[in-house]
Amino acid sequence: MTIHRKKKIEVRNLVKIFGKNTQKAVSLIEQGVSKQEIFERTKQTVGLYKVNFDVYEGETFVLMGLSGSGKSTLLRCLNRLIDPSDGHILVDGDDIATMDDKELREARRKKMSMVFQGFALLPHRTVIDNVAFGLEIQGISKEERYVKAEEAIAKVGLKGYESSKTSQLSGGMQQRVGLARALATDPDVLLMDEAFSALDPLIRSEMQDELIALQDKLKKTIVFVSHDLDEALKLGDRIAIMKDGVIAQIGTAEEILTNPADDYVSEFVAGVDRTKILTAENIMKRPDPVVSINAGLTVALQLMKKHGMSSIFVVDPDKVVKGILCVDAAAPASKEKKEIKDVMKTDISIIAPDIPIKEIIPIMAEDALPIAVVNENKKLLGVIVRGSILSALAIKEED
Ligand SMILES: Nc1ncnc2c1ncn2[C@@H]1O[C@H](COP(=O)(O)OP(=O)(O)OP(=O)(O)O)[C@@H](O)[C@H]1O
Repeated sequence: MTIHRKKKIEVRNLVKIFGKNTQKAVSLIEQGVSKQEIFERTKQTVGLYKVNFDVYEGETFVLMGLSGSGKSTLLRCLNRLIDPSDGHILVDGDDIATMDDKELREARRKKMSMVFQGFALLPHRTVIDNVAFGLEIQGISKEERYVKAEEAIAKVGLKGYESSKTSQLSGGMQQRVGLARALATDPDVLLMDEAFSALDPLIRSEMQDELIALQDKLKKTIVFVSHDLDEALKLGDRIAIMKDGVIAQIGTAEEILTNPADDYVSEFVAGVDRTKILTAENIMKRPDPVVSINAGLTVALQLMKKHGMSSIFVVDPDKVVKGILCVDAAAPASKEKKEIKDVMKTDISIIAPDIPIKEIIPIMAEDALPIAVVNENKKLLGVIVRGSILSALAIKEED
C-alpha cells in the first residue's frame, strides 16, 4: 500500500494456546506438527500462532475464516477478553498485552468498544438504558451518560425508540442498539464479532450498508470478524484470511481474488462472483501506444501496424481522450489527405476505474471497440479490450 497512513493497531507475534502446557504446544508447532495432532498429543489447542498484522487508522479490517480458525480468539485478544500467551498488541503504540488491570481498564474505556453477535442486550431495559449501560459501568455521571446515549442512538437511526424495551424490537433494531452502545463511549476502535450473523439476509445486507455509510462519517478503526466471504469482501478495506490459528493471507478483496496466496485461499474464494468485485482498474492494460490528435494519419497507421492494433486511442497534449481511430477508416482517409480528427470516432465508451466488471460486460457486448478507462479529468489511465475481461475471469476464448 503506497498511501502513508497511521498504524492504529500493530499485532506482533501473537500466540494463544488454550491449555496449561503452552510451551510444549509451541515447540510442537515449531516442529511443524499440525493443530489437530498437537491437540491429540497434548490436549492443548492452538488458538493463534505468531499472528502479525497492522490495522490503519480509519480502516475496516475483516478477520475471515472457517469455524475454529481463530477469528474470535484473535479479536478477543485485542482487548484482552482473552489473555494472549505471547506477543504484543500495540494500540497507538501502547502494548495492550502487557498492561496491568488499571491501564487496561483505561484503554478499554477510551480506545475500544466491542459489538457482539446476538447483541448481548438487557431485554427488559429500555433502548436508552441499554445504550447508557456501557457508560454506567465506566462510572460516568447519569446526566452525561444520557446525553451521550441520545447522541449514539441518533447516529444509528433509532431516534424515537429511546423508551422502547429492547425485547420488543426486531433483530436489526436490536443490533443497532448494540452498535449505539459501542459508539456511546466514542471509541477509536470498534471490535465487531460476527455482529450481523444473527440477522436474516435482507436485514443483514441493510446493516452492512449502514455500517459502511456510518463509517464514512465516523471514520473509526474497525476490526470485524465474519465467516461470510461476501460480507468480508463488501465491508473490508483489507481482509485477513485465517486458517488453524495463522493468517493465510492479508489483502484487499482484489488482491485476494486475483492473487490468492495458496490453495487454501484459492479454494476459499473459488465461488465468489468476481465480476462484482474486480473493477476496471484491476483488469485494464496500459494504454500505449496512443496517438496525438495533432499527428498525421500516416503516423497513426504506422503505430497500429507496428503494434498489431486495429484501433488506437487519440489523445490531446494533456492525455485527455478525444476519440478512437480505427484502421478501416484511417487507411482510405490517409490517401485523401484527411486529418485524424476528421475520421476518428468520438462516440466512445469511457468508464471510471472503479466500475465493476459486471457493468463493463454489457458495454463491451454493445460495442466491440476497446473501452477507455479515464480519471475525473478524462485523462486516459488504461484500456480494456475483450481479452482483458476473459483473462481476468480465467475464461478461455473459444475462437
Ligand atoms: N476457551 C477455550 N478453550 C479451549 N479452546 C478454545 C477456547 N476458545 C476457543 N478455543 C479453540 O480455539 C480455536 C479457535 O477458536 P475461535 O472461536 O477463535 O474460532 P473462530 O474462527 O472464531 O470460529 P467460529 O466462527 O466458530 O466462532 C478453536 O479450535 C477452538 O476450539
